[in-house]
Amino acid sequence: MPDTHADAAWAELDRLAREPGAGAIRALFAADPDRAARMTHRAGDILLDLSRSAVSPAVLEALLALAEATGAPGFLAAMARGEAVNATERRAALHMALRAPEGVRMRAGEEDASAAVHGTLAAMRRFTAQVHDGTLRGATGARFTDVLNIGIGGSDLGPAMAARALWTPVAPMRAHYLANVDAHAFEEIRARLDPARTLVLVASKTFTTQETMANAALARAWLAQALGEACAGAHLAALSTNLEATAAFGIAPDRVFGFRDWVGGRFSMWSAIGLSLALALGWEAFARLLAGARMMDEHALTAAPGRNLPLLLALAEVWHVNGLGYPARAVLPYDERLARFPAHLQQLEMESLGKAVRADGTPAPRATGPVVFGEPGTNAQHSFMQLIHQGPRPVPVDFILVARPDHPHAESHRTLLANGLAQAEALLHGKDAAAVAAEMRAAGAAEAEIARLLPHRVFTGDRPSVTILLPRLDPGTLGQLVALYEHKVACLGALWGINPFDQWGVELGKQLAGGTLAALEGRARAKDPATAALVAEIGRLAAQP
Ligand SMILES: O=P(O)(O)OC[C@H]1O[C@H](O)[C@H](O)[C@@H](O)[C@@H]1O
Repeated sequence: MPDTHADAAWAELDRLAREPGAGAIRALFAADPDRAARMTHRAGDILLDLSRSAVSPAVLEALLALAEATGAPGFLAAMARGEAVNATERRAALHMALRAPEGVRMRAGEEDASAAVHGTLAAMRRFTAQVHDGTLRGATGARFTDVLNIGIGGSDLGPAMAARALWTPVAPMRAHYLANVDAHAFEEIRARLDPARTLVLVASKTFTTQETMANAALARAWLAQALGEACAGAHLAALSTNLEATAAFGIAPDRVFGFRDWVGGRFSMWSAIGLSLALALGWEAFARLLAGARMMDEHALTAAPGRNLPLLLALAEVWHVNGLGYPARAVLPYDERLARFPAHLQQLEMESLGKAVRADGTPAPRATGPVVFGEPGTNAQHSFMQLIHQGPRPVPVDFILVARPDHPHAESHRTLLANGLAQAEALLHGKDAAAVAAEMRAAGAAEAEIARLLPHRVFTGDRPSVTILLPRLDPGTLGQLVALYEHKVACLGALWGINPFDQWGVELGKQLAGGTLAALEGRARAKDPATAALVAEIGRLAAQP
């Protein structure tokens, strides 16, 4: 359906993108000495500095017009009202209900979503307390010290990321995450675990995911072998929407923590899928995580567009992707505890926005989700940052900095932050030929040598980044940070007109895996000639002593 309002907004952005110097950033600082302050916004504990993005005041105005024309803020409101914003699957996307306090009632269509959420939270809380106080123990009478979450994708990445970010040695339990169907992962994890003290959570929204079911079977066999068949059940619990399948797997109903289909996998760490976090970190920490996300929900739903952090982050992405044609973005948390945050964002953003068809079924006329990748700083500086500084096209960066560490090594922390801040500066300012030549001359280089190396040592600059600053990393600030990106994704869905809540693209490989398994087992011949040849070679190599 043509939307002239949105078309006009896109046309204005296209016009601005054709203007000379559209991607220049240093010029924006030169034109406005207050740019850093003007482009810095706060919500809750989060500071978002967009000044080093390539968004100029004129571009911002056009982007805000686009937001209005595409109804991006209204889309968040429709989500909160429990409308079927996931149009292809005719479902709500009501992860906001998972962290809404009891007084705030939310509905998914006809269903009282809040009642379901708070019922599950109460059950999770009881279960967590019973495990921690020893009321619930393993089959031998030993207390549970370790929780093993078996799940993949959204049933793994969020909790694994948050456990890595928030776990400390004084936490009540240790958490382990098994995702890959590669049994090397299982073997590596079980070597660290005592089955008598391990609680296994089978985490799967559908409870049909091949990898998770395979790993759950391995874990149950491991428990049965160590403790006896009848005892394995005492060590198992399930986190799922599919109660029939959990029963068929043999998990007692009081060990099943449910959620609804209006919770998307990549938005599910706040649901029963987060039980490993409650167990490992304690209920208080889990509750603070939810409260942090709730704080960001309230901000996203109420802040004016020009001050709305998730919307502004989304708009900067639109400019970088659509205006300037930058096809990728890097995420660099300068905090080792956030090592799995880029992996979580990879699923959150690319599974949500990696689509070329709009929600109404028509082809998306513009680029949509960029490639998202990342690593913690400073490690990334010694890895892919070369390409980001001097590669053929800019790759915008999200720098995530944490002001106060939770260790006593102040000097290390200053070094860490100095590096993060310096990277953003280097990307912006670059280094021109005159500066390179002067530096080389000062170091005594001959003119011929300067001429030879000059092209290699010049940095163009004007490479965009945004900086997110947290006062410290704790459950509350992590909840805010994750929800910030969740809402950014939803805003981008609205801006691009695509459904950010489905993921049909992951189906084809799953379907074909059945056929390739038959080929590997010699029950059928692979249809694809390249697969058939590789299957034959795998058979030959596997048969070798
Ligand atoms: O939780 P599950 O149903 O096991 O699904 C696990 C994951 O696999 C699917 O293929 C989807 O790509 C993910 O969105 C999902 O989180």
